[in-house]
Amino acid sequence: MVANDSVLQALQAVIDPNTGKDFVSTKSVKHLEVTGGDVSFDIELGYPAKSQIPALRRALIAAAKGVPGVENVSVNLRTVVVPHAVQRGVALMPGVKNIVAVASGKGGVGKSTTAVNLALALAAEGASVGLLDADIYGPSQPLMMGIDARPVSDDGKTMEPLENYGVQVMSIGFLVGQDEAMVWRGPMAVQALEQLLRQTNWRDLDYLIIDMPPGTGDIQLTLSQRVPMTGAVIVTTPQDIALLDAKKGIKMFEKVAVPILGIVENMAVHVCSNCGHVEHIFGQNGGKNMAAEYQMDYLGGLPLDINIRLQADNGRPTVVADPDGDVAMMYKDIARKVAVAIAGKNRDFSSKFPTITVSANT
Ligand SMILES: Nc1ncnc2c1ncn2[C@@H]1O[C@H](COP(=O)(O)OP(=O)(O)OP(=O)(O)O)[C@@H](O)[C@H]1O
Repeated sequence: MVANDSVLQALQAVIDPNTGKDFVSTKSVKHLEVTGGDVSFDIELGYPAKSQIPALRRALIAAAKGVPGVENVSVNLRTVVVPHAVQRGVALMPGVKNIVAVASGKGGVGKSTTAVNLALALAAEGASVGLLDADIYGPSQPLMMGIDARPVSDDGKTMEPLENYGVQVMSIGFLVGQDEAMVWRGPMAVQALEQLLRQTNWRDLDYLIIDMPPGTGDIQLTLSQRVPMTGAVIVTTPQDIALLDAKKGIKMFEKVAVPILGIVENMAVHVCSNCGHVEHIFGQNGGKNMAAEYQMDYLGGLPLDINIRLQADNGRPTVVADPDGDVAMMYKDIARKVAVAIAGKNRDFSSKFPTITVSANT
């Protein structure tokens, strides 16, 4: 007779490489059933991990089979992404569980390229993902996502997102000419971006990635206050670190109590396309040091690589153009860290509380 406890004890030896903890102590083991020599259980992950599931399943089965008396093991691993807490006083949006802002202290650091590859990497791992291009100064997502169309509205009030590579997309660039959006002043830009966000019929998203306008001005600050954000990812380049721009971005999110999920260092090293020689043009470890200084996670560094630009410009960003290549793996690794960081945050319980209505007793 095999005891449930013996199985659980054996499973504790399997460490989730993403969280560094075992599945039993994170309460990810569900529905454990032991009947004679047959063991079955589910593992519920809080983040998408399609590519890792076969290896995890093998490790869990091997661990359970190590218990004397166990003959057959059936494991079902699945991902359940839940909504997590956002800024106090800001309500979640229907159909969107977690919003992640991708921001930068200044323009041109590769924020949009990082945002699109992160969105595609999360989708590749099995999540339901949306991408909102809020970059009024250079909406590049239509080009990078290979979408040349206008959104349709069935009811005259809301718009359907466009879709490619399994990601739902809305961009300011679908609706207005670039020179038109560029000249918008603060309040007008915020209103337009909020409408773009809230009047899109996002369909059941685990994650909505927002490609923020670059910089830390009024528009960015107001959006970070009003949009229900689970967290922010800051994209920097080594020069950006030197100029303190990235630090301004960090301060902005701190001011509005949006947690920073980590820092991505872009164009950190140059890889020679002829000889493969790796060169740290702007010095080594800038991003890592900054992350340590601010007690934040360093999510990863991307090289300055001509293919990243060419693939994005051709409407097939690296994660779809070369999904098993080194660079795609770097984006996937960063995306996984982002999702795991989100899974570790407090859940949103706002919908669980009853609404209290105060009425006058006359
Ligand atoms: N790691 C990289 N290697 C090579 N080129 C890159 C890399 N990251 C981004 N680029 C290229 O650099 C340019 C700027 O990138 P991107 O548009 O993503 O920056 P951004 O920070 O979003 O800029 P903006 O502030 O204008 O929106 C683009 O042409 C892009 O293809």
